[in-house]
Amino acid sequence: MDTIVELKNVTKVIKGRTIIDNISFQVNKGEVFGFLGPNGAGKTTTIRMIVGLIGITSGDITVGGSSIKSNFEDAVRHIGAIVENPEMYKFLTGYQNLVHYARMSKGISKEKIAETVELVGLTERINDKVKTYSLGMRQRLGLAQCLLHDPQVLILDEPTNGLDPAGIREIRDYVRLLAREKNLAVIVSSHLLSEMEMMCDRIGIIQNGRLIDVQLVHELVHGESKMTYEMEVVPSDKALALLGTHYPNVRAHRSRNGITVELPKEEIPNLVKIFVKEDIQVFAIKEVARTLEDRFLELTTEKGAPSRG
Ligand SMILES: Nc1ncnc2c1ncn2[C@@H]1O[C@H](COP(=O)(O)OP(=O)(O)OP(=O)(O)O)[C@@H](O)[C@H]1O
Repeated sequence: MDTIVELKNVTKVIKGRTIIDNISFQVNKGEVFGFLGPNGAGKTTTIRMIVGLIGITSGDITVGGSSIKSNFEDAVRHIGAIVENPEMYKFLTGYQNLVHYARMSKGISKEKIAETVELVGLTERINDKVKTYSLGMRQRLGLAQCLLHDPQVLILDEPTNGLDPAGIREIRDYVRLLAREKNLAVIVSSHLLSEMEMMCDRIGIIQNGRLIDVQLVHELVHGESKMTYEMEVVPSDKALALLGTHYPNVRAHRSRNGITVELPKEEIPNLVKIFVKEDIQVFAIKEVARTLEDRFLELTTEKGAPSRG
């Protein structure tokens, strides 16, 4: 795996309060890494440290092997970021905005601008004034702007905020395309679970300034090899008690028609045998699809740090 961004024991204290508490993770080339957490969890603060907008209290962040602390210029050279709303001149065209931006960072050719515009799908509208653009198009122009200097890492803080479903889908598709075709590492933050599930390869969950889990989206949704089953059984309280005896570490609760239990699939026949032997009637067993939201709620209630208020 080709690591491009690495956070090592990063802590941020602001006015005596620990906002970010000893966070470590890595992001690889070609992957979309989602930074997921509720409002106030510390996503923006972490991103601001990665792009060098604020300092790190302790720990370090490297980008392309260069420390943001001791080798700032080398580190940020690799980064393209939209942290606050991208600066745009509304009365200029998209193209004029890009030319203006290109002048500030040397060595960007007209060909490079055209190629980037094409990449974000704005070729047809690039000569229109930005004030006529939809929010989604402005976001894509912002993307083009931060891609002009060929970064290896793209960082987008809540990129779909305020977009309608079509705009969200557009940004999602472009983010995936950039990771796949340009081998970019993309870090996106969001508090929207469903969006992260569709956009990312891996997700880090942050709560109260602590990173409580980093997992592949697939694993996060399915959680190891366990599945959730709804079992229509009578009587359900006896079934639940038996489960507790035979599988003390298994998560189970009573549901509308019986019980809901989280077990590896291969344990189901054994469980049915136990139930039948104890005169419990088994009417149906149904596999329940788990969403990232289910998993997120489990994780944040299992391991979450108490709120610091
Ligand atoms: N400069 C600052 N001074 C004091 N507190 C701060 C400062 N910056 C951030 N915080 C606090 O740190 C915590 C994390 O904020 P941050 O903006 O990083 O969260 P977030 O996960 O990005 O949330 P949101 O989704 O609302 O943007 C919040 O409680 C916030 O009030």
